[in-house]
Order: sequence, then structure tokens, then C-alpha cells
Amino acid sequence: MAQSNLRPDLPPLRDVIKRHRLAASKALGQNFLLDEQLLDRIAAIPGDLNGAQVYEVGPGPGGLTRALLRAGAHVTAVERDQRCLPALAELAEAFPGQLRVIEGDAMQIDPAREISGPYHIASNLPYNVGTALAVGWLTSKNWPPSWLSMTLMFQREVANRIVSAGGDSAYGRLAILAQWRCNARIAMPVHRSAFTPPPKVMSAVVHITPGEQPEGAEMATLEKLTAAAFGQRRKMLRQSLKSVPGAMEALTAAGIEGDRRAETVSVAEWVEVARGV
Ligand SMILES: C[S@@+](CC[C@H](N)C(=O)[O-])C[C@H]1O[C@@H](n2cnc3c(N)ncnc32)[C@H](O)[C@@H]1O
Repeated sequence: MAQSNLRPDLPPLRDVIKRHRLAASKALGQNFLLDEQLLDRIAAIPGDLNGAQVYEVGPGPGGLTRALLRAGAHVTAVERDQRCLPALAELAEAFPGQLRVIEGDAMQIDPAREISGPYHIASNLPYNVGTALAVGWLTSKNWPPSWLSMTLMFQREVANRIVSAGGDSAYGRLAILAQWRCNARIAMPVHRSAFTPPPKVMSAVVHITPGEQPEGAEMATLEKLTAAAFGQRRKMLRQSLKSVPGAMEALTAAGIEGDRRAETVSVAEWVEVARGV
């Protein structure tokens, strides 16, 4: 695959935004990152991207996109806001053959259909659809999935819910979904002041890589169990799991006492229960 070590001189992102009149739209979750050093650090999280394929949701004026391109990645980016397309076309010209922009709604797009071969996902996600997109990629029917890693910006609270190891209020279905067959960690906290305009909340970049799917455990069973247990998270498991056939027997077989609550059960223990249902 062609690799680019060229570092074209690019105009500052502030100038791009001004010239293309990209006033941030709240409805589209637009909070732009303009600090190129920070963007280069985010683009470095997946590791060496030289010649790699990357899928990006919401390039906006192209801050993260240019960092990915500088790292030598071949980027397929989906942007909903038409106003950003001329700025992205300029970026594509500066990195010939490295950037393809799809105008559309990422909720309607399956990256595996757009990119042939494995790819990384990297995005400063629009907050209104970020969790739904990540859940879609995490619940891929094919395992290992076609994505090699995900480097995703979330509100800090959502990031904490993804990486929680249990025992706290952040722990729930999202943590289990993210961790039962993936490794998930917070790679970088990002202060709200790094964004233009600054959002009300703090953010964090989460790095997720696929692991082995545990044998004998089905995602549908895991979802059923955790929906029941975390839907009534203050209750003891012997109460909250009553509605799931076979759950009590599986709990006993896994050596988990019925008087425990959902958030005290580790991801590995939930997998063990799912195996037994
Ligand atoms: C938080 S901004 C990030 C912009 C840029 N990547 C950056 O880091 O500065 C989110 C971007 O996602 C775009 N967006 C919002 N909803 C989208 C959707 N459903 N599909 C594709 N892009 C979307 C917005 O227009 C915006 O450009």
C-alpha cells in the first residue's frame, strides 16, 4: 500500500474554520479540536498507522483527520455536515490518494462495507450518537471483527462506564458489553477547554481492542442477564434475575451467592453465568 511520509504545510485549523464559515452546530454535536499536538497524540494511540486503513466518523473541519493522514493512514471519513466537505476536499488534495470522504449519517453506514480489509476506527465522536455507534461496533456478529482497534472520544462519564471494572455506579451493561471480549482502557483524559466551543463536560479518549470471545457464552444471553440484573441494580440477584429462566441455577453453578448485587459481579463472572444459562 502506498505510504506517505510527506507533511504538507496545512493552514491552521482556525483559519480553515473561518474561511469555510464552520460555526459549530450544537445539533450536530460539534466541538472541534484545534490543538495539532493533541490531535497527533490521539492519532498515535492506535500505534503505527503508516499504510493502515482508518475509519473516522465526523471529521468536521478535519483536525483529527489531518493527524491520521500525517501518520500515513488511509482514511475513510463519514461526515453529515455538508458545510465541512470543501475543507475536507482541500485536505484530500494535500494528501493525494489517502482520504475518501463519504457524505452521510454514520448511523446508516457499515464501515466493513466501505473498507476492504481490516481497519482501525478513530473518532472524536458526536456525543449524541457516540454510544450508539460504539455499541453497534462492539456487538459485531463476526468475531474477531473487521476493526482492529477503536480510539474514541467520549464524555468522561461514558468513558468511565466503558472501562469500569465493577464495584461502582459506573459499572453496568456498557462495561460488560465492552469488556467481555475486548480490552478497554482510558488512553487520555481531555479537558473541556481543549474544544472549540468547550462542552459543559470533561472528555476522555478510550482505546478498545478485540480479544478472544469466551467459548460457550452467547452475547444474547449475557444481554438478557445484565438487562435484568442492572435494570434493578439495588436488588439482590436472587430477586432481579428471577425473570430469566435458568439464571438462578447458573448463578449457583458459578459459585455466586444470590444475595450479591449486579455491580459486585465481575465481567468474567457474568460470562461464567451466561455459559450456564
Ligand atoms: C465532536 S465533532 C468532531 C469534529 C472533528 N473530528 C474534531 O475532532 O474537531 C463531531 C463531528 O461529527 C459530525 N456528525 C454529527 N453527527 C453525525 C452523524 N450522524 N454522522 C456523521 N457525522 C456526524 C459533526 O458534523 C461533527 O463534524
